[in-house]
Amino acid sequence: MAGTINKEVCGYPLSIFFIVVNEFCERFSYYGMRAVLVLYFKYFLRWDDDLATSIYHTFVALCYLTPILGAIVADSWLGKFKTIIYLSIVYAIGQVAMAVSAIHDITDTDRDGTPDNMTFHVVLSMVGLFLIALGTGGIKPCVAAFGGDQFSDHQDRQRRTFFSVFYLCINGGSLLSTIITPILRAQDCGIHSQQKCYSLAFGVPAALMLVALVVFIVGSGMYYKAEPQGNIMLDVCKCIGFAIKNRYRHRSNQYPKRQHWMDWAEEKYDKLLIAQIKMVLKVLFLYIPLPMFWTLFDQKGSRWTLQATTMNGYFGSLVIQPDQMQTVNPILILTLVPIMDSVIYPLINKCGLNFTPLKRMTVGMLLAAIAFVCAALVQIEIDVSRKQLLYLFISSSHFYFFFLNLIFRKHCPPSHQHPRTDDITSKPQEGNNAIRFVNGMKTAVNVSIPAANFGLIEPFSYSNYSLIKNGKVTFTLWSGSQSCEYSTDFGFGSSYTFFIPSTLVFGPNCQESITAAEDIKPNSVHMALQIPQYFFITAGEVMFSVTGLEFSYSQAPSNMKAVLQAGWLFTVAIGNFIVLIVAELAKLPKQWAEYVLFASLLVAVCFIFSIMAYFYTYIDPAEIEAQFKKNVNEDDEDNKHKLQKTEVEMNKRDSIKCHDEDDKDKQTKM
Ligand SMILES: C[C@H](N)C(=O)N[C@@H](CCCCN)C(=O)O
Repeated sequence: MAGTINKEVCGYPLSIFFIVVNEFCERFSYYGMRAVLVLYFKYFLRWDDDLATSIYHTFVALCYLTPILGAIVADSWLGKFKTIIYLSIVYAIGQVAMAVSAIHDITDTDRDGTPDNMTFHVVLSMVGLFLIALGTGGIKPCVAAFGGDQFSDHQDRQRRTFFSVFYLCINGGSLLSTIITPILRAQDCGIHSQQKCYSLAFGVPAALMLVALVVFIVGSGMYYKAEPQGNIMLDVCKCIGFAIKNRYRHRSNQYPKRQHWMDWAEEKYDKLLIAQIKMVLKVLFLYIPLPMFWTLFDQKGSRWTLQATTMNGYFGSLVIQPDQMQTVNPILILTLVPIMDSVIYPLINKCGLNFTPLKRMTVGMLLAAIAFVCAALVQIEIDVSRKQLLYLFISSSHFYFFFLNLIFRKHCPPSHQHPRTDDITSKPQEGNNAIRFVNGMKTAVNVSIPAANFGLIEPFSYSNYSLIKNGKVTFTLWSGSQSCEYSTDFGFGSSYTFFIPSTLVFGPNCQESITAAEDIKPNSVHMALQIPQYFFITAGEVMFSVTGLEFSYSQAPSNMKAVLQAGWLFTVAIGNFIVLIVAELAKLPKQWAEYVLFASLLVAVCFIFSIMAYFYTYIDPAEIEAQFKKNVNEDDEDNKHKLQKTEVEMNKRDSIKCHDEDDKDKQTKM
């Protein structure tokens, strides 16, 4: 490091405190927004599962394509500090746009609770997501590297600790936000009518992004800011381009072959640069199968969250929202990383097994495939339970209509004797419960709860369905000046019809008098069944992602660490595009079959990767670079030596020439 750090605390530069807090807030912002995104698409913008999943993965892919852009801007133009500031502003604007796009009141002119101009909400949210992708991806390769820059060369240990704390902050931010934003989303809010509060769920991440920006700016005076050193990525591309062109120009057999195709750049480029590019290309070649891991990994936020909406989220007295299940990932990361590092890996070493980084990554891929087999099994369980529910529904509704007809024939005038046919036949969305009342009394009854009013129900009539959340609900029934209360508990995704009997006596409560028919049973498959799939995918992440990051860093030449980081992040982008392609091409009618397809693809890719890994030889870039520098120095020494020798010889020859000429002169004079 060229500059000096002004303030240090316990041997650490004070400036990294601001960087670590910035990362925590930024990851809170990113993961918080991402946690509720797929549900926002489905329930606010009213997209179907496939479109919601496709746009979600396009967005994630974009977030991992933009790091290349951020690295180029930082290295060749603005420097890391300014790049982080400018792109964080873009990022915060994007988050604010998302929050505004989720305010249904803006276009809800008829005040029925649903937006009337969906185009406005779609366009604004897409602009917001584009700005977020530009911001989060752009700053991604800069923040960690900027943190690393704050340490001096002799602070290797501190720098390593910084990276560990940095990773913990990523997962701490992710953990908190995936707990908090789903709670905010599940609230009802609105000016004219109450709706799920997506605006607050996006608004809090927007506020956290502003906090991240302010914290980063506050630390401004303390940072070491390295000047942009020219765009190494551009140099790499130019050198590769020249090698290819030169090879093509000399394609005829008359030219002798060279050891490596990159050696064709020797005419124009430094041998050290060529050697460094060879190292990078070797690792990039190994990256080719890696996107498949991310294809599976990033479906936690889409397919798995949608799967959770069809499950039962009661954990004792605690109710878990479907999007909150994603918190299992950071919780497991925070526990598994230390366990792996201090117990599992040392134990494997003790057993005499050489568990190399590439072997770890292979095992990580297999674990992700197992996670998807678990997801498929859970899906089969859900499908089977739904079939049983449908059967129960059909048989119970036969019985129920028979019963209704009996009541109506007995009490109703002929004009009222038509049971309604618009009964709910599929599970209500978002884990809500669809509730309606049948009034068997001869007088009209009004039924209400704080969140909904079923209105005045005429004698021998049905109310409309109202969607209500899980938990205990108390209904108040009114008839004239008399009232009574009826309470019951609801799970997730059920439908009930409540019968108000002709014999109802109003009093403090009418608990015993009202009967309930369960038209659609609540979700029966418990969300806890998703824990094994989360466990396997996270164990896979620790083995694959954490090891892969370290591998990319250790195998990269000193001046191309950022290039390989960008390459590593690029595999995430490709992985997310593969979700779109496979889901679009396969179009499997059953979700469990899609999970099995993804698991099989990963196993196949894992097999190819293990063969490639077998032939990979680990290198020490620093040693190779030192060797090159030594050779150059030796060449310089040789050249110097040769030059001196030539000079001496030339001087000798000159002096001989001079002597000869002197002799000649002497002879002529004589
Ligand atoms: C929260 C998650 N466990 C994590 O650590 N994420 C990292 C790496 C992401 C790699 C591609 N999805 C992060 O930097 O957010």
